[in-house]
Amino acid sequence: MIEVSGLTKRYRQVRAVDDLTFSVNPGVVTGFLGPNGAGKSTTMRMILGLDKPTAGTTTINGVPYRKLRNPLREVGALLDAKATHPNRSAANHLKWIAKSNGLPKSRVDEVLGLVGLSEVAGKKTGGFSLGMGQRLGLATALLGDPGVLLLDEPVNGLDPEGIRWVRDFLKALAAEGRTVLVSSHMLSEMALTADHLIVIGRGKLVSDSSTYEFIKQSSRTSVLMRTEQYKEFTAVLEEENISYREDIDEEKRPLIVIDDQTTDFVGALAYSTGIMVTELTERKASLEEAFLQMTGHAQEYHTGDRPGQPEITGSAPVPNDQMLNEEN
Ligand SMILES: Nc1ncnc2c1ncn2[C@@H]1O[C@H](COP(=O)(O)OP(=O)(O)OP(=O)(O)O)[C@@H](O)[C@H]1O
Repeated sequence: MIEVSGLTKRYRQVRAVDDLTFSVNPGVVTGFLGPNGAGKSTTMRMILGLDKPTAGTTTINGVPYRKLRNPLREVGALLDAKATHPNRSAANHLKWIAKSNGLPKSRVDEVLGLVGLSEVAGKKTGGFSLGMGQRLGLATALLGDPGVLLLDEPVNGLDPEGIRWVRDFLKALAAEGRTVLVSSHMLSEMALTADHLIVIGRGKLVSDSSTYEFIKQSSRTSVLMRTEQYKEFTAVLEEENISYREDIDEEKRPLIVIDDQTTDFVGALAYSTGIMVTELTERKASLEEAFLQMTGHAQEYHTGDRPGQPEITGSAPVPNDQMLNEEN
């Protein structure tokens, strides 16, 4: 089990992590989700004792990382899969880590088998593809057969087959009763992998719930309506205190968009007020849209702020204020 309490990390003006409190339980895959720059890596580094918190505490099985007697036997981590010596073979890389941590050499072949790298065990890691590098990173994390795993974006850059392999692998590890915390900036990926989601934006907790609950709460349904009696119907909506937005369709015809209502309701309202409806459609926000809505206020970067980082756009209004633990 991982416990994080009041965790804060400040870098000069930036509050990279801001008063985070959450627990990660064994037996399920827990997704650690947030846009780029949200503070996921910094949080993981603090859990692993690699960065010192400005405030707050983190423990693994009740003990701060630095006080664990056999850290590799308790916690496995994948932070940067490229952190290998390019001229060293996969097996030698693992043997070196096993030896320096007092782990049995026999475990090297076991973990290479677990991640499907037995056949390339003697090959230099410098020639490994991204997917092979990620597998080796997982093998390294599993060397001490730990009960707790922390993996930072393990599917980043992988092809669909590699992503599926990592997903199934993580689920199997959790099913063995391990605590698995895996970070990602993509809700669509986490929705398929994680049972539970801890969502952060700008260092703050946005949501801590089951994946099912998060998706249910954040998915927004809108009704799109077209009518020749546009002015009359918007007057009805205003009279009934129902908020709406104006939009246009592909043919540039005016549309009325009503959030969080059903077509049944809008259709009945139009009928009861004598409005002729020419189109009535329900639109569900995609998972990614929903996620961006929830963390939209919390996004850190725009194009140009940090070279090489993809832009996260979409700062639509936050649907559920209670879920966004933010000041702005
Ligand atoms: N060593 C550092 N010095 C100064 N600022 C830092 C440092 N490390 C992280 N930050 C800042 O802390 C914030 C959180 O960064 P972090 O890397 O933890 O986010 P992340 O969610 O892991 O994002 P990504 O997916 O892009 O890695 C960012 O504003 C980042 O610029």
